[in-house]
Amino acid sequence: MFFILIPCVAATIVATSLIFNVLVGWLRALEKAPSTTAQTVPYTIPFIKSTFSFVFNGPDFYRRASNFCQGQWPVRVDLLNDEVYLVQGQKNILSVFSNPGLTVTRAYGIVLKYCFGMDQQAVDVYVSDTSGSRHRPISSSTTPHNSRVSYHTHENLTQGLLGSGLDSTTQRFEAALYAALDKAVPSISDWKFEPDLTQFFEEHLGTALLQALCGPLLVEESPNLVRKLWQYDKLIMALAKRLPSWLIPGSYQLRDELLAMIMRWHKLATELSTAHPERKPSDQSQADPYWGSAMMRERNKMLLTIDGQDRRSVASTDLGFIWASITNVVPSTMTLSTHIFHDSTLARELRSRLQECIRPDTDGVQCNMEKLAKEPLLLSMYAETLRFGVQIHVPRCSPHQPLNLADKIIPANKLLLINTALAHTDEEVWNTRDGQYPLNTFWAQRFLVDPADPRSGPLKPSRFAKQLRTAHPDSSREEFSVQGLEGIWIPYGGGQHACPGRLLAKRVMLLTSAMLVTMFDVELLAPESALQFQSSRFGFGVRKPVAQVPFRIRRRC
Ligand code: HEM
Repeated sequence: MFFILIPCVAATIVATSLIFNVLVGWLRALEKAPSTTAQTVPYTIPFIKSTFSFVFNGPDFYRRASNFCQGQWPVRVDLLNDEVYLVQGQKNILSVFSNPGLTVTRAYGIVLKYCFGMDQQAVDVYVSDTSGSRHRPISSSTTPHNSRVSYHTHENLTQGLLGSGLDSTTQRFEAALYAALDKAVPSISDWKFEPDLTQFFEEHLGTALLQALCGPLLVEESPNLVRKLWQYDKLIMALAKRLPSWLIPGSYQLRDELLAMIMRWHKLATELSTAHPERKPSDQSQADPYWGSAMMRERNKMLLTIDGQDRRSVASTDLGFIWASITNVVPSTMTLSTHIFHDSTLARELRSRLQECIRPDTDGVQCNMEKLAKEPLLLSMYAETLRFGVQIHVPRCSPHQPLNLADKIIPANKLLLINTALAHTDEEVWNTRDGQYPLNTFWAQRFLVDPADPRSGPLKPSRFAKQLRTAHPDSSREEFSVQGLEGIWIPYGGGQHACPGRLLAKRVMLLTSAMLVTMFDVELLAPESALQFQSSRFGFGVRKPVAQVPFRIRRRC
């Protein structure tokens, strides 16, 4: 018996060690050949997966995803019946922005449907446009020319907002803003009390910008539009979460009211343009009396000729455009102004620095945009406002081929999202001056580079200061720079699909702050706690003050 046992035990030991060795070999092989599948953010409820936490608690979900992957982006997020991929990190972001094969239409189709009420037939045209927005379609795409909604829309926006239409839109905006502020605070030297800074900006800045873009007819015909747009902005997250109309009837009703206003404007502007062809401006740079700009007039004509679109769907597209044009730049400008007026030393310093750029004259104020756009402190505050406040998911999709990113494969036709807030709070790259200015706080001088101070500048350790010292060895002046921040500071997204309103948005923010600080004294009357900013539109917009900020305002000139 004993003799039989010995060979059995020996055989078992040999077999076990063989199996063990094979297993170890496999595991080593697996380690050597890393998986090309992105890691999935863990979830606890099988059927629901990550849906609730991703949709309803974005900031926390992103924090968790970031802790989970430890910088190994992209990660996969499993949702009820689909998956999305989160992409972060400078290298990945730059790779996505420079990839000519990626589109935005799949994401925009979803947003147009759920947020802006577009019907399915029209949405299908967006979702199935896989051709991209360049003149030459993406190579595997078979989208017919007349269904290339992304390309046609992009051409129109580029011309109107980045090309020949930019200067005239800026001039119309400047005039409309001055008129609005002049009317809001007419009397010289008496303080005027205002209960809410947010409301003040929404009403005056919002209306001025809408008039500059769409002309006076829209607001004259629907004087409630701007107020309703801000109410709708508060409800848009519920629509984005796809809650049904029986649960949020007010949101659906408000959206229908806004769509009806836009359709009325389209109808009237079309009729008046036809009745008065002589009033049509001769070139892009002039205002159109009914459509506001050549861009809006041409856009309407163009969208109506795209397959599957009708008057109602074009109203949805314009509601989306109006919402995108107003609801990020207005709160951002308010945040910038809040930081200026919160610190009287800063307000005084800025006022004196801006004397060369903006000065009162008999017709209002004379502003030199070129000089304004070179003022380092104002520029630093502008850039910091967007770093601090913009919390947008920038979407892309590779419609035809799987996408290879950081050795992971993202399958074709899946949505990938880059979040600006995560990029803007990356402790690895941003300078906090050893924790003195944490990334969840506003530091007006973060984007200023002092050649004599290696601890200055937005990045750590300050590569800029070194470069500046080499380029200008005798300079002692602080300079503003976003050099080296590609894929790190991304408030406007990037690449071919970067926000077409970015130049106008910058001008709006600089001009409005310069005008306010030159024309007015402003005292914020809110406690420090009200000057906190919340993320109720995480993924869809910018941070806003948590509470009402009462203030008093007095004219200086
Ligand atoms: C602070 C202000 C603004 C911020 C932070 C902002 C941000 C963004 C971002 C992140 C995107 C997506 C970009 C991408 O996919 O790479 C976008 C798209 C867009 N933005 Fe802005 N934006 C601002 C102001 C404006 C203004 C003033 C306008 C219009 C005058 C505008 C019009 C648009 C439009 C039409 C799109 C969609 C473009 C397309 O069809 O591809 N935005 N914006």
